[in-house]
Amino acid sequence: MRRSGLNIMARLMVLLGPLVPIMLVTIIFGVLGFLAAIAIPILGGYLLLYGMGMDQSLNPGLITGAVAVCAILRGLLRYGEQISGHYIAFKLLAVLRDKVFQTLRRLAPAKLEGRDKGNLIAIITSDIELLEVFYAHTIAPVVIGVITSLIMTIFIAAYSGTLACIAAAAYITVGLIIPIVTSRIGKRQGMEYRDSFGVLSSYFLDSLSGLKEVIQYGCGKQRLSTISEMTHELEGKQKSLKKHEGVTRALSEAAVLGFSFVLLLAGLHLQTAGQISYSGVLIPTIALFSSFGPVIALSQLSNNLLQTFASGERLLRLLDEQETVEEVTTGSHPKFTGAGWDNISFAYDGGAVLEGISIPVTRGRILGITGRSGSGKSTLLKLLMRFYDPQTGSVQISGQDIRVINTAALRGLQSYVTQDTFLFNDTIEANIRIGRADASPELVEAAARKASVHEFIMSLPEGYRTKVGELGGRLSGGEKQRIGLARAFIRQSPLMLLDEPTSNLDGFNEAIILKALDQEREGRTIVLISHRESTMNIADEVYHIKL
Ligand SMILES: Nc1ncnc2c1ncn2[C@@H]1O[C@H](COP(=O)(O)OP(=O)(O)OP(=O)(O)O)[C@@H](O)[C@H]1O
Repeated sequence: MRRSGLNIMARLMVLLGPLVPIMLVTIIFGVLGFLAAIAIPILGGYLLLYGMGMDQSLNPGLITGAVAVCAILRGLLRYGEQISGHYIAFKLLAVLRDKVFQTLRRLAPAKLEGRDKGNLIAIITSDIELLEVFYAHTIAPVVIGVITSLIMTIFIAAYSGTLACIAAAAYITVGLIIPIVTSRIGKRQGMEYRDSFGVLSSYFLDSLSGLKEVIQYGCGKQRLSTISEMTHELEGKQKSLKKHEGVTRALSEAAVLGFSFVLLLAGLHLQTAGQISYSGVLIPTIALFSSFGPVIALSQLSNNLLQTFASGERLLRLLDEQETVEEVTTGSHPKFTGAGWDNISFAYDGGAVLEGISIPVTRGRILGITGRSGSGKSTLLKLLMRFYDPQTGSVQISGQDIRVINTAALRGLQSYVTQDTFLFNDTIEANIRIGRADASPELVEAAARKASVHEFIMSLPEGYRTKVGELGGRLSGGEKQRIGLARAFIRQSPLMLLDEPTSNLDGFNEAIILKALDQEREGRTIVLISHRESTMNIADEVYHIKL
């Protein structure tokens, strides 16, 4: 569902919250600043009237002094407006980033398992950045534009009601009608541009992640040509946005000249009819012509707004996204007495994966799960960790549906090892300690020994203190996997979930790890997925999933 510009704006405004007083300061500075700027040519007009001998009641010295004061005030007020406006904007960007990260925490892990990481990165980086336009260059200018135009209309009305009506029509046309009409036409373009940008980021990120495959299979040229095609398309979209921007600008400038001319003609007509004096023509004409600044700012803002609204919409869509699984912050903290899948059926968006599966997990035993690739083995573990909830049936731990168990308590009961372990750019020791933050160095070493990785770590330049990043990606799949196992061993959680934990290991290391697992079975329950018969041999019972 596409939101309206007003709706997006209202939602983004709500986020302003406690910064409203500072926004008021920005608006006051802005209005006074514009009035000081407009006053300069008007005062010039009065000097002209005095010079031409048409109004000798004026005091030229006072007027010249007032011009100087207005000029200085203009600078100071503009500075104050900019500084307070940008303070709000950057403060809010920090708040928004925080909100996005909180949302990602809420939506993870299901959201991060998906394929649109490039899109997420675009939202976190450029979309949020673009909202600066809204907070620093939209809200205050709109209010400043309205107030300044009102004051100027009242000022002109002091000379003539008719001229004031023309001025009001001019402000409304330039500041409201033109921006609304042109932004309606260009809104789709703004959205399309941001979307294409997201698609290109995703594709680019994908190509970088798969660089080895790209080189190995020689598809660099094809990837590059797709990237240039996408860039080309993006350029086209940007061009049409720019064209739109040009037309908007031309329209508003034509309107400014047109209305000033109409006001002048109307003024002359009224003067000929004897309804106003010569100063009644001159001062309102100068006043109108020099007071379009704030409303012109509004018509130009609509061009940036197209992209800003598109960014705002993408951000709000993410913030509003419903999590696949809601975190349980209250809930029970059971002691582990066993687990199981009870007549569960589960489908991802793409279609059914598991149907009517019931498998008990008995405490203190090793349950092996086999099945063809894609039959849903890893999905079973993800259901047990509550990355997703099954559509029917229930996943249970200690006889309770895991939907009623406190999520943090649930995580505390489990450890999880996959085929590819992610290592953070930190020391090896810190990477193992992720399993248990308060573990002593002795415990870290004991876990590494169990995972058959201690000797390898000791061969590194700084042993356990070696930074993973400094190894420049030289860790093999098997070494990483063993560090992942050490993490799981150190956690000492009652339920270990192992998804192909030996897939990258040679027979020797596999044997050491299986022995360690066998010794771990005391007080521990293990769910083990493997295609390897040698690994499966340690399972007490094996469940085979049929497709
Ligand atoms: N996040 C996801 N969104 C949509 N479909 C998914 C997702 N993750 C997995 N699938 C699909 O669900 C099915 C089961 O996947 P799963 O990873 O559980 O299989 P598996 O038995 O562990 O396979 P393998 O032995 O190859 O690891 C597959 O068809 C897979 O494409």
